[in-house]
Amino acid sequence: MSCSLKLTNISYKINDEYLFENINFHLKHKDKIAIIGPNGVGKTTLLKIISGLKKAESGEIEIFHEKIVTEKDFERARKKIGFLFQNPDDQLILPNVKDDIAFGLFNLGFVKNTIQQKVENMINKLQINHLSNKITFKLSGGEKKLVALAGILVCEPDILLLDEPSAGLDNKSMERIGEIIKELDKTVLIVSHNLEFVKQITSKIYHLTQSGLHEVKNLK
Ligand SMILES: Nc1ncnc2c1ncn2[C@@H]1O[C@H](COP(=O)(O)OP(=O)(O)OP(=O)(O)O)[C@@H](O)[C@H]1O
Repeated sequence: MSCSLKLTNISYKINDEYLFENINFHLKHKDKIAIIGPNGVGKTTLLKIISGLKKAESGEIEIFHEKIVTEKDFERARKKIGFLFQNPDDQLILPNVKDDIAFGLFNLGFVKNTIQQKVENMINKLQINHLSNKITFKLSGGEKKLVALAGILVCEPDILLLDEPSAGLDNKSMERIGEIIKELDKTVLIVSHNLEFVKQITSKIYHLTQSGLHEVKNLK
């Protein structure tokens, strides 16, 4: 089986108490799944563990069939992962919107002309032309979310970890983003409180509890 991401018995503790225990799941190539659950249950923590920003208490992570153990392994794996943070203020770095969207491409070593072309294409795709010459830090919450998402998508990562991608978006933006994510030929893991939104996009939805991930069945 072609597997993009596999978690085996992942557990995480805060102050000697388990936040969650024995998380097991795998994402096949180009699978799109969602994780839902109440505030504070550990959804963001799980995404951070997958991307190496937090360390699990125990368990095993495999990305594209490679065991990810050391910081070096995570560094390599992170090049294949695009992580949209819950709070776009944690993601946006540069004061100009276009420069911010281009930042990841610069880091990946693309040449200037290619970067400009890719950034323009992404701005058109997300229909955020009206934001492209604005000051990043003065944007509204929803606008920041769109710009942060543009900066992730433009790098075309193999695995997308999207933490609350629809939060703060108006219906029109939410619909557009939903369609874009749905059309992506990538592996996508979405954390969300918006069940209606993820139902349109994902093939499976899991509920995170302290005792693990449980598939939500009979979604209509
Ligand atoms: N650095 C930290 N130190 C101590 N506790 C933390 C830290 N970061 C997160 N937590 C705690 O871990 C728990 C899980 O947080 P997390 O952000 O993963 O939850 P979540 O399921 O994503 O919640 P939400 O739906 O509200 O975004 C929370 O109780 C939070 O207070």
